[in-house]
Amino acid sequence: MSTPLKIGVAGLGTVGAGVLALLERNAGIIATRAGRPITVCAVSARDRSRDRGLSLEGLRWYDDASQMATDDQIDVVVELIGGSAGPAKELVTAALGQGKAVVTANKAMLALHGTELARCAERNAATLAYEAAVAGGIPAIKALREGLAGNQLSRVTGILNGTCNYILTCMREQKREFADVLAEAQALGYAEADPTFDIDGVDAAHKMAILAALAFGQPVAFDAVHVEGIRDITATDILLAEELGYRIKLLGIAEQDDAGVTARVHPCMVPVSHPIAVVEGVDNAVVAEGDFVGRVVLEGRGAGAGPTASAVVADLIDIARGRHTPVWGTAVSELTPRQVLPMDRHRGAYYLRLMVLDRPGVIADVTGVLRDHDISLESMIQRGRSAVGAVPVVLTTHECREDAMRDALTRIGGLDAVLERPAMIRIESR
Ligand SMILES: NC(=O)c1ccc[n+]([C@@H]2O[C@H](COP(=O)([O-])OP(=O)(O)OC[C@H]3O[C@@H](n4cnc5c(N)ncnc54)[C@H](O)[C@@H]3O)[C@@H](O)[C@H]2O)c1
Ligand SMILES: N[C@@H](CCO)C(=O)O
Ligand code: NA
Repeated sequence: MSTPLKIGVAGLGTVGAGVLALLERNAGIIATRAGRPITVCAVSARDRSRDRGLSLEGLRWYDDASQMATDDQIDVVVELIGGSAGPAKELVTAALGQGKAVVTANKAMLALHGTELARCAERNAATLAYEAAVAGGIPAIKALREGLAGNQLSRVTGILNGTCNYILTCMREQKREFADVLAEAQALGYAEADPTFDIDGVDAAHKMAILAALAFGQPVAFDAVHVEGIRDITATDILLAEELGYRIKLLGIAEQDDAGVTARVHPCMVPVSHPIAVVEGVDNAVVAEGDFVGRVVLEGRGAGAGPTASAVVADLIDIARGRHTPVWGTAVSELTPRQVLPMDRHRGAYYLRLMVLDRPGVIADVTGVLRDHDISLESMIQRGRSAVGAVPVVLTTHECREDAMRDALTRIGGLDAVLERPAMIRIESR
């Protein structure tokens, strides 16, 4: 039997426990595919005595995870602690510094320090693998970095946060409240330690920064991603979207053209006929567009113990086989910073929902503001009458510029007859 690949696992929460369970259950096929067994030798977590339903017998325990980096018996450190800095980054930096391969699921760390960590990996001729960091079990990193490597990619789109997709799906299908569904997503192990990262779009933006770096050969630039989450999405908008033939999804979108690149994460109305509209529950999707391949659509489970462990183990098998690809697909010195186009220059169609007083002239005032900003209407729906005289009015527009739309919304929100801050959701039909 060949020499086993010996690993240390730091973090035994949802993902860490999933990795140990997968390695045990599928040990036979993994050894065959890896050409040698993959053996867990050491572990680290915050609480040694916690019952995780796993036997840790025979494994070395580290109270201080960073000490794994100097353990001669460990070939690969698997970092599943989380957090963009602190113990996770200390461990990864120390392990790479020792020339050890690292596998991580930590998108926050990669989005904020990915270029620095890649440099560290290169300097020490070490592998840094992170398939689990983006879109859970979907092999999105492998697809962009290896499978589509011959293409010039113009666009990568995705549903990149399982928690948000789960929440939006349950709100639509079961007419449930946001808060209830969030608690359920947390109980299922989908949410981040701080779930505001999920619902405010930050987690999806971390993943978008990673995908944009891989797709466009640029250094990871989290600060360049425009981020909005799903907090303001109401059951009314979800219902109205359905009537208009759309589903509301939190999308990540990165595009490049001659002028530069854009990367953004925000709720979108997507036509129900689009493949991404029917990606529901905890599923994620990644859609890449290349000059020779055309459009490639990948779909699968984006969070949870099983799918994430599947991605971690795929990276371990690559390492066991000696397959090595530069962290960002090219050497760090080949990454080229690109001009980032501001969101103000975005062009698209918009859905607007206004609560207005039901009296003559209101619609004329609203459409007058849109006319002044050169924004033309696609459709308008006014819904019933309420006892208090307020009615929802829904407008969809043709393509216009984001800065014009924002100015128009400020003016519309200031009209006497408009009772609440207008709701605005971008329509993505591509
Ligand atoms: N849960 C998912 O679906 C999912 C999917 C993809 C990626 N991720 C990422 O995987 C990582 C882990 O996520 P999780 O959901 O398993 O989190 P978790 O909170 O369930 O587990 C974290 C583990 O790290 C341990 N830990 C905390 N501080 C430590 C320290 N200083 N030293 C050693 N261990 C320490 C905790 O004891 C716990 O066992 C995060 O980076 C997360 O973003 C999670
Ligand atoms: N919290 C993340 C985990 C997977 O990265 C999600 O919900 O998608
Ligand atoms: Na993945």
